[in-house]
Amino acid sequence: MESFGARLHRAVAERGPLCVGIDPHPGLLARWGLRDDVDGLDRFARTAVEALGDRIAVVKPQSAFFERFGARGVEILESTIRQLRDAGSLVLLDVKRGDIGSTVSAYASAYLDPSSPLCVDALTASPYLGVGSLAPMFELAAAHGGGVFVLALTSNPEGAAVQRAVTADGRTVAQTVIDEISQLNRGAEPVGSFGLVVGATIGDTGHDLSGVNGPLLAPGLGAQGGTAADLRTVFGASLPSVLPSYSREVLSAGPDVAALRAAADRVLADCRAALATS
Ligand SMILES: O=c1ccn([C@@H]2O[C@H](COP(=O)(O)O)[C@@H](O)[C@H]2O)c(=O)[nH]1
Repeated sequence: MESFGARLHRAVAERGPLCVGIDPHPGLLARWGLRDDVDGLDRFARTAVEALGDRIAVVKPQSAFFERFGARGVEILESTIRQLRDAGSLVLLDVKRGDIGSTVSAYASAYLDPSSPLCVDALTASPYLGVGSLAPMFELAAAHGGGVFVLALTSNPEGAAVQRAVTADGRTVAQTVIDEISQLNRGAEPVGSFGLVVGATIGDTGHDLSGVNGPLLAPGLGAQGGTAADLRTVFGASLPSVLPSYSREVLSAGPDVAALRAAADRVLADCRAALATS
């Protein structure tokens, strides 16, 4: 079975280094001329799949915008995941799960067991109950060729107070997360299946990402103010591992499918240029 790291490596080689989020914000539904209800959500998601699913390496549905419609929203999320996988994109579900280990097992079954209707290629996870508590996710991911992206240095300004706090051994909280994920990826080829989330907005924080040997998801581009040019400052020598991620910047070009594709092509060209200078 091919690992998530290998599948991601191939997808990026074929389609380019880009993740596009499906974030059906109420404001975007209105901008697309859709109602803020399940039918509007369904139309939005289907259009995004049509525009992106056959050309973008990784598509990242934001679970919260589906969950807010309850069971019918989750049904649309399931269908969106299926459609994206059929179209050939890797699906990274942005759901930021984390809990005590025994409950993390259930989250792992929900998102990484191939028999689950919500099974995706990878999900985002929160390490604030301890990276070790996420072990059941790492184990199930490894067993089924899935991936996990763990929050390290998030793009929002509030994250720094927690993530850059210094622990007893002198490392920041974020550096301990980075180091634990680096251990999990040690020796993996062509790249490990366990990624980190590091925002494009954070500037040069002095964290050492050199041993991660896994993908670095970089949200915060576009709507949050980060630019492709900022990636060099944030990631330095780790630029080749970066997977830039945009949601509103691309989605605001919709609902026209050609316009969505053009917006994705534009940000991909920016990212290729920024990453090529490494
Ligand atoms: O540090 C983080 C982690 C996750 N996100 C998520 O990414 C998208 C960003 O959307 P934009 O429209 O491109 O701002 C959104 O789903 C966040 O929940 C993040 O922004 N920062």
